Amino acid sequence: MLKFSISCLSYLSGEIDMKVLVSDSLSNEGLEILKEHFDIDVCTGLCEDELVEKIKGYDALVIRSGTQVTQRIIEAADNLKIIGRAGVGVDNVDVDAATKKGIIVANAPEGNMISAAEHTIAMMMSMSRNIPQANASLKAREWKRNKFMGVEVKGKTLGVIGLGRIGSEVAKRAAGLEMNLMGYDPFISEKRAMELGVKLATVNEIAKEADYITVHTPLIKETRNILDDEQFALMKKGVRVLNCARGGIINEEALARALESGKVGGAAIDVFVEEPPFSSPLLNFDNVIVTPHLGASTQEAQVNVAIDIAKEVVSVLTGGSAKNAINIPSVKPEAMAVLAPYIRLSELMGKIAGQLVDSNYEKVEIAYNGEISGKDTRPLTVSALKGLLEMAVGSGVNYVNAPILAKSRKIAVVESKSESAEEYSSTVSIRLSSGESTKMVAGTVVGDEPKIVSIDDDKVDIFPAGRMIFAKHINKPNVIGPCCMVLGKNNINISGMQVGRSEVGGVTMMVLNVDTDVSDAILDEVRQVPGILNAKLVTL
Ligand SMILES: NC(=O)c1ccc[n+]([C@@H]2O[C@H](COP(=O)([O-])OP(=O)(O)OC[C@H]3O[C@@H](n4cnc5c(N)ncnc54)[C@H](O)[C@@H]3O)[C@@H](O)[C@H]2O)c1
Ligand SMILES: O=C(O)[C@H](O)COP(=O)(O)O
Repeated sequence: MLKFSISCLSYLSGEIDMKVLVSDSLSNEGLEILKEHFDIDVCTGLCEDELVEKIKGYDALVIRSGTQVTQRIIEAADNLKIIGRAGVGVDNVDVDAATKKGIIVANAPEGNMISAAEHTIAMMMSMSRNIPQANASLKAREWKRNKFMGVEVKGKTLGVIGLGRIGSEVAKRAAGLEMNLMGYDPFISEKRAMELGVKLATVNEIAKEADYITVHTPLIKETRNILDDEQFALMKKGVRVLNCARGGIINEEALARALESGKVGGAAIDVFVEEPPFSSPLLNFDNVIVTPHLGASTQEAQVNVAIDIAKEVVSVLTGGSAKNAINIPSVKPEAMAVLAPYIRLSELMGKIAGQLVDSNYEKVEIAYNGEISGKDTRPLTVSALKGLLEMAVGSGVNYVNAPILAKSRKIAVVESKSESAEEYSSTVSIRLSSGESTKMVAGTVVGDEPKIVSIDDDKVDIFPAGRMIFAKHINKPNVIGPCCMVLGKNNINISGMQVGRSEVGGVTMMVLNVDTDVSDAILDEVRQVPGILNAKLVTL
């Protein structure tokens, strides 16, 4: 692997005692934002071993596509909270390893999409008119006008694989060049395709019909080698292909074979399986034009992504949320006002359920009823799991790794939604179960405050906070008094009390807010009071 020269600069102007490592070049506009808050080290060209050493102690790592953030680097990070990618692709980050460690991976997906789309169009036009080759020839003092005969793009068919942010912008621009458009993207609707003037088709149909094919997907299992020998065999002779997305989406060896055979008439490639691609077979063909991963290399794009990612890092390190996290459900600011109290409620309910449950549980059912069921409840589910698992695993659980921890503990998580609600406009309930045994906690939001409204079958009315004793008891005289006496005698102040509703002689729940910790021995004394069926301390 090529080793770049290392360059390091430090800025110690941070007002918050946190450190950010920037390991690829980042525009000054982004650095300025980071410098206002944190100590910054900009250190580019580090190899894996050097980063494994360097990463210790940093709260954030900011990268572009140059840094490979491997499992080893993530494991060596002892304080890292966020990996911020100033750009789109995160295929250079071991996202699974980061998720397991509870590290947010966030990108800046919008700032460079126009530049990447414009680069694709520039590459298509350059390839069609042999501009790079003609430029090199004339500078070599040759005048060969016939050698560089080109083709028009007007009326030709462009196949766009991946119609997300960049693919759509490419399609819009190609429509302006009066090209016919075909596209494949399993996640876009017929309506959206129609808006873009794109005829939806399969990859193989595109291979058969298109004169130009451009790929704009992420590099994932499903898209690796999406254009391979099979697709090249179907293509028209002379087809031109482009990759300004990620190396590996088009199989480079298969493309080289198709160029060799004459099936492919030209290729325009900005990204490679290995970068720099000095041993790529593609560099040997005159009809392949290449750029060194320049899609996002414009002044505008670099300023945009640097500012976006710097703001994201500031938000996360100062206790806010990540707008573009890859490994945690993100909430749009406008939705946050409604969701925030429910996120708090879900986490508190998870903590309460996790402390009230008697045995290990195999299943967590989270039900959303009423108005809240119409919202994006993913952050609520994650919060409930975080609260729940903190009780079992400790403080290593966070919003990023809670779902993965539940999965690794073989806990099934089932969500359900219903628009119908009874007493409250919205309720959230968490039911933990293992075989026949279950524990259920339900809550709502009143004003902006989380409130617990039932525990199992008992209706309660609790604003959860601090330390609370949940005592199931028989509703009869001489139970509550002696219970309070036990706490008083042990110098434990009761700051609040709430007793559930039931007929005399029935079983109900009493919740006592207490100001200090309650030892197991004191709780045992409470449990000895005749009429008390069980008592548990919940600490929030
Ligand atoms: N060359 C550069 O410098 C440069 C700059 C920016 C982005 N990129 C790359 O461009 C690519 C696209 O970026 P974007 O911002 O448009 O991403 P995006 O997420 O907005 O769009 C990707 C699209 O691919 C689609 N997709 C997913 N799986 C697919 C499949 N199996 N088949 C077909 N389509 C599939 C998605 O539905 C989505 O619409 C990424 O690989 C990104 O890293 C490169
Ligand atoms: O995915 C991206 O955003 C592009 O590939 C840009 O990569 P770069 O930040 O290294 O230019």
